[in-house]
Formats: sequence, C-alpha cells, structure tokens
Amino acid sequence: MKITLHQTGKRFNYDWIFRRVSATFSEGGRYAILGPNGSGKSTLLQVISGHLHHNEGTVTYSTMPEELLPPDQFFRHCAIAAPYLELVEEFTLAESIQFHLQFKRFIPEISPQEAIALVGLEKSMDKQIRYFSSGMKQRLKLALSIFSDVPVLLLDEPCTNLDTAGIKLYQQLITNYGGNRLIIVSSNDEQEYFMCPNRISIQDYK
Ligand SMILES: Nc1ncnc2c1ncn2[C@@H]1O[C@H](COP(=O)(O)OP(=O)(O)OP(=O)(O)O)[C@@H](O)[C@H]1O
Repeated sequence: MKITLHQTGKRFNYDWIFRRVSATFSEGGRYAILGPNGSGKSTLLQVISGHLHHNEGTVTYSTMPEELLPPDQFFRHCAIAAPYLELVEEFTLAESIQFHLQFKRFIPEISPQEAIALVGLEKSMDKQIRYFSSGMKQRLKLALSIFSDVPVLLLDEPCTNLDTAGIKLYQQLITNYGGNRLIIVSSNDEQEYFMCPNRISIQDYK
C-alpha cells in the first residue's frame, strides 16, 4: 500500500493547519510526523486515514502493483491507535477482542489469547473496559492495532499513558510484529518514533 499526498491542505474554519503537503508514504516505510503541541500532527494523520477531509490538494491510496484504491475503502487496509478513538467502555476485554475481530482479523501467528498475554492483560479478560486504567486501555489499543492483519498502521501518540515498561513493550511489539508494513507515527517523543528514518515536520507546511 502506498499513500500519496499532493499539495494537500487542511483548514478549520479560516485557520489553515497545514498547506501544500506533498509526500509519498511507500509500502513498508516507517514515517514520523513531528511538531509541537497543536501544530497539526494529529490532523494530518486523520487526513491520511480519511477520518478528516482535506480542503485542497489530493490524497491517493494505491495497492501494489499500482492500482488506485477508492478512498472510502482505505479503512479496511489500515489499523489506527489514537487518543480520540475510544474503546467501548461497556465491553469486557474478551468482548472487545471479539468485537474487533468481526471487522479485522489478527496476523496469522497471533491468537487472541496470545495478543492479550503479549500486552500483559491476561488477568483482565472479564473486566469491563470502564474499569481499566488509562495505561491498560492504551495497551489494548496497541494490541488491537499492531496485531491487526492490515498493511498500514497509523499510530497517534502511541505511548500516551504508558509507563516505562509500557514504552519498552510498545517498542518490542513494533520491532517484533511491525513486519514490512507501512507505519506512520504522529508524535513529539523520540521513544514513539524510534523506528522511523523518514521524518516530516509539520512546521514546514504552515
Ligand atoms: N475539530 C476541530 N475544529 C477546530 N479546530 C481544530 C479541530 N481539531 C483540531 N483543531 C485545531 O487544529 C490545530 C492542530 O491540532 P492537532 O490536534 O492536529 O495538533 P497536534 O500537533 O496533534 O497536537 P498535540 O501534540 O497537542 O497532540 C490546533 O490548533 C487545534 O486546536
């Protein structure tokens, strides 16, 4: 999967958040979107994911070999972990996994039980998400995204609410299970984008 932005811009009301972003996110590449608080990193990631519509320029998705994917189909090919995407508080952990698997299966080598054990939540299978700590919720979000069998991972501040052990866990999961997928991280913390040789500064597009 390749994502191409050409002269892409996004505004809220009269405020341009970014303009004239031209970038190619290649299959298997690792990219970080960097910038200070409020600069537009999340907004750019949401434009890439299709959650927000851009106001100028284009965003195109292409599969290999070069074949354009309709933008409304991209959600099937990506998994997202982001602070603004909420878990269903009424579900237990087991129900959350089952619900997720109705839409996206896990990578073949990982069973749901293994996924939960890998993020250290095996003792909370029957606990409702509303009783999870913020760090436990983040571990679950990471499991649901990183173990999804999709070619693109979009991670917005992936270490939010994680302690030192959680950050190490995130880095291990990316290293062990990132595979050859396209990964785009929105972040201002090096620990979150340690694996990304390609860096885009949102400040360059003001
Ligand atoms: N729905 C919205 N309506 C109006 N303005 C918005 C909306 N969403 C975001 N903004 C504004 O867009 C700008 C960029 O926000 P964004 O969340 O993309 O920044 P960020 O770089 O991800 O910040 P942080 O590092 O704090 O997460 C901010 O000024 C924010 O107030």
